[in-house]
Amino acid sequence: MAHSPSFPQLPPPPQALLNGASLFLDFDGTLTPIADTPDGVTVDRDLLDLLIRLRDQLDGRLAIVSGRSVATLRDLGLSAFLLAGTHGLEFARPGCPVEAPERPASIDRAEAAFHAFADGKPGLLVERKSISVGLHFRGAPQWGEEAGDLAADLAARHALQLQPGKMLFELRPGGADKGSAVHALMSRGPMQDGTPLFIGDDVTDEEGFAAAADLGGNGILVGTPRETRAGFSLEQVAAVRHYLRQGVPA
Ligand SMILES: O=P(O)(O)OC[C@H]1O[C@H](O[C@H]2O[C@H](CO)[C@@H](O)[C@H](O)[C@H]2O)[C@H](O)[C@@H](O)[C@@H]1O
Repeated sequence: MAHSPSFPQLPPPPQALLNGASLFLDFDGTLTPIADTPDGVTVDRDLLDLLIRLRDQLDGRLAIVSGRSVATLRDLGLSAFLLAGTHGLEFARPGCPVEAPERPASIDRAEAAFHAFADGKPGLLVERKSISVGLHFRGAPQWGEEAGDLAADLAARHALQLQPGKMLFELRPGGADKGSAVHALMSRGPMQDGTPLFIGDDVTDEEGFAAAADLGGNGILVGTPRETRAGFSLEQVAAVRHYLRQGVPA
């Protein structure tokens, strides 16, 4: 894998970090490889078994913290886990209803503007989510700059939070991020009994790394080196799964 010359490769995480951890796991790009489209991703049996064994090993101290909505995470087969969706705006415990704000009308207006922009531009994809909306340009990277300008303009006009992602611009209500999700989950329930360890790949995971560090824990950046609050790194999804697998008895 090519590394940016400007940022040093962080060391791999020691296995001991998992002992006593409250484990916060990003989903896309961390537990599953990036796919061409949002619905090109699945949770395979191996991954599900691994997460269940880890959760049990950690006495329930495992949460998935994603930009996806809780509903989508559940549809993907992750209902058995503590979930924080839409970049920290939604929460759900297994078997319980989702705690989330109302979908604001401004998101519908932004979604309509995204559709108007994407219309007639093959490869652009509008992802409707519970309380947010994404404009994906992985299938048409030539539109990335204009998509970003549009998203920034809509964010300013409708007082929404612009969340850049991987070949993606999302708009969502403000007031939360993955860092606030870590703080919220560390203040109640099983997660409060461990040391936070946040594993993620995307820029939206930086707030999660920062919150974990502020609470005396650690972060593991997945992928290419960059400026980060994480203290350790793993190169790719396969390395994450290998690392996690070492943390549970076979
Ligand atoms: O916080 P995450 O769990 O990492 O979710 C971030 C976004 O992930 C998804 O988009 C990304 O993954 C897609 C599938 O691999 C890929 O096609 C896309 O280019 C990526 O940006 C998801 O669709 C978003 O809703 C999440 O916010």
